[in-house]
Amino acid sequence: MAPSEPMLSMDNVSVEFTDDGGLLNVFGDSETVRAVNDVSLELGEQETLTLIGESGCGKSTLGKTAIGAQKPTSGTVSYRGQDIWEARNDSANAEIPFDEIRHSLQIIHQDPGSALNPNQRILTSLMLPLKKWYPDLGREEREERIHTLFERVGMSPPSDYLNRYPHQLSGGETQRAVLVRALLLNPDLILADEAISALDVSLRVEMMDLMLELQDLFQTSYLFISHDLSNARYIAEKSGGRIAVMYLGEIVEIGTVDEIVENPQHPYTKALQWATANLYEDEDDEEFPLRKIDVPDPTNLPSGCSFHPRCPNAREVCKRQHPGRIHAGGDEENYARCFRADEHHEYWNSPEIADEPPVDPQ
Ligand SMILES: Nc1ncnc2c1ncn2[C@@H]1O[C@H](COP(=O)(O)OP(=O)(O)OP(=O)(O)O)[C@@H](O)[C@H]1O
Repeated sequence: MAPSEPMLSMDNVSVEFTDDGGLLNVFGDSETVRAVNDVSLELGEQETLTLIGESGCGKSTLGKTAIGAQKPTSGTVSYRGQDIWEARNDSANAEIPFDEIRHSLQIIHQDPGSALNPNQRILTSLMLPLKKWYPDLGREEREERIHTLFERVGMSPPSDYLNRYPHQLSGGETQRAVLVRALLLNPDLILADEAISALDVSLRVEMMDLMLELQDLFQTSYLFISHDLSNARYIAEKSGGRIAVMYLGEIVEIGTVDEIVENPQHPYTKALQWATANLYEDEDDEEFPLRKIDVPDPTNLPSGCSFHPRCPNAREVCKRQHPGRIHAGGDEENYARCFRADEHHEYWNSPEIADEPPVDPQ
């Protein structure tokens, strides 16, 4: 790996799904969803990035593509400079074998139980991956590693938990066991896909704290996926990480907590903030921040800026021009895809969209 090579990089990645309607589609029509649209992203060592956005915007697809579980339709995903799909297709000639990449990029799901075999005791489920990836470790050493980590995540005495079956653990305990399972492999990146959403509110902060504490110990990067801006803020604030806002497959804004929560540039980020009760401080400002409530059909994306049909600030230019990455100041890596972030853009002289007045959500 070159010294400046990021741990993970995605370059102009798009992912499309084509639905041909199956056997009942007598007309042979097919529809294509562009779940991820031209995303470029880098993740460094021990970095934390939280992806937020409403349901269906492409968070999970982007996350799975980042860890090599979903093939991009176009663009490349590289781990330490090695194209993941080249390694997968031709492991013999890859500088980093695909097995090593797979082992370095782990996932924790919203439903942690799905990662554990319901018919196996927790200990067996945790021993198997260790045996596979670290065949030189003896049984005792493997057990010792698992016990140490169980103590570390507060599941003590470990044998009490390790001898149980998954259904005998609570949701929070299962999520910890799955976190231990991922960490045992010493991954460079953990994709946490809505990993705390199913937990009771009281346990969420505890789980986020635990994951961030263990980040220092294991020097792991995290890609958190959440639909909740207040969780994203908590994680980004504690870790000093960034937040990326997704809308219809694109990252429309990315930045630090100060940029995304305190001073959002994109009207969609502002709408997410408005919808998050404890983040919206201007109580006198009742104005609904969307022109339309409904999300456009992802198989037929709007022209220009894909947010323009819902955007309260949209002008004519937004219908025809697609906004690039506009750096609103701060870190070079951070940007908003909105003309309003560029004070010299022709947007400011463009007429407002007259035909579709903003709607009242009532
Ligand atoms: N395997 C698939 N086949 C067809 N379409 C898919 C597939 N996976 C995802 N999609 C579509 O891609 C788009 C993005 O889905 P994705 O699950 O990535 O979004 P998301 O933001 O993670 O949503 P959620 O928060 O509800 O999980 C959606 O329109 C979804 O229906």
